[in-house]
Amino acid sequence: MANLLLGQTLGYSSDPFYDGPAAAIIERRGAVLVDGGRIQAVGTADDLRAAHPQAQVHDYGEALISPGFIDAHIHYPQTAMIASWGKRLIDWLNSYTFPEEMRLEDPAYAQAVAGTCMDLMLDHGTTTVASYCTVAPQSVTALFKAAQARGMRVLGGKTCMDRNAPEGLRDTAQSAYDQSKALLEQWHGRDRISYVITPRFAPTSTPEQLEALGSLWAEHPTCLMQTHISEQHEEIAWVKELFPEARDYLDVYERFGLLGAGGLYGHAIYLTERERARIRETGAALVHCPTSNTFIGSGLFDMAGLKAEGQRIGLATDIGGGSNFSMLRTMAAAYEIGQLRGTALHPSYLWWLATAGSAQALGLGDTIGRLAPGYEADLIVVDLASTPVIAQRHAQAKDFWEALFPTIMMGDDRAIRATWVGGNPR
Ligand SMILES: Nc1nc2[nH]cnc2c(=O)[nH]1
Ligand SMILES: [Zn+2]
Repeated sequence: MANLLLGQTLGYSSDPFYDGPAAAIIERRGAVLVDGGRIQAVGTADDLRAAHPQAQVHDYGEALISPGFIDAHIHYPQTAMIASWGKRLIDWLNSYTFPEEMRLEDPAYAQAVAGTCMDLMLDHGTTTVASYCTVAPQSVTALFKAAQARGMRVLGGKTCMDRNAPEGLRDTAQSAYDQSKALLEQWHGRDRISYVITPRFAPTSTPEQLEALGSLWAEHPTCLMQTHISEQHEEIAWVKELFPEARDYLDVYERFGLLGAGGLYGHAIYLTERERARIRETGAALVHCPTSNTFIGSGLFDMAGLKAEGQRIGLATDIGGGSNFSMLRTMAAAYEIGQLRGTALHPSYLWWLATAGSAQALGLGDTIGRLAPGYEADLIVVDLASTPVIAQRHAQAKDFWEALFPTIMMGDDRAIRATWVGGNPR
């Protein structure tokens, strides 16, 4: 049966960074018709009610109906060690991250963490994630099963590491290739699942492993490839030591066939001009992880400059380096980093990044992240007056963006009134 969701609707016709805030389509009394897991129609409440009198009506009043948030970079295995104190990247990985990731060797624990993480994501209005798993193949199975049980679109892959990680968290060039390939063949394209080839980052892979994964990607070009780049100065110096022949960090990936349009490069704070030009030329995507970048002390991503030169950019929490599951908190952090770099990012840019922008970065720009007929019906209903402080600020708003911005700056899971996943209410 068709469902008709009524409320205020926010969608986009194009990228507001390029076409201005007017790229947003706002309907004060809007409607979204959902049937068969997809959006069938978007319009005004009056029009769609008249055209579809049989549909079951869900009237959300003044609340905002939006595509669900899309988190383009998380580490679901780090759910239980979020908010670990006092370290920078390399020490943080060794002290907190690797010991916790080791625990997911146990399939029952992996299944429990994956379930907890996916439930937390949905609580926060995030309907799709691109996640790293651990080196253990069973951690990938756990993620895909957890997403499948909840009807979620998900992307993920086995994290490959064959050096500079503890015994028990290392594979080899050959086993990384073999296990990734087996998982990919089993899961890629099944239900709403996409496999992502996942070398963790240059320091934890030998040249042989990077080469093996580059070959695997060439053999399976419909898969994305995700990794990290240029997050902290110490990390960049270490990459230079480990790969002295490479021109720069990006060149390490390029040499081994790990640069291309389906590449997702997390953090990307300290890119050189050459790297930026090469990423732009190849059509690869960058993923901004603002709460992680402040929490681990990494630095200030150049959103305005990178968008101005035409880069494709998604937004992400980077759980558990990131300090919150909420894409609202993540938008707020992106805004604050923009301010520290001298550019106030318009609320329309921030919302776009968390929905259509992340979808585009994940190569899913024609599937999820937009309110348009044919798109998968992953929707959220957002209360724009979810706490007393937000409500009193919202009451003063003179236009739509002023009404939305307090929720971006101060909202969290309390603002998520309803979540629809694949056309079904949660
Ligand atoms: N933030 C973050 N950066 C990384 N670089 C390599 N691995 C990681 C990780 O797990 N988190
Ligand atoms: Zn990460």
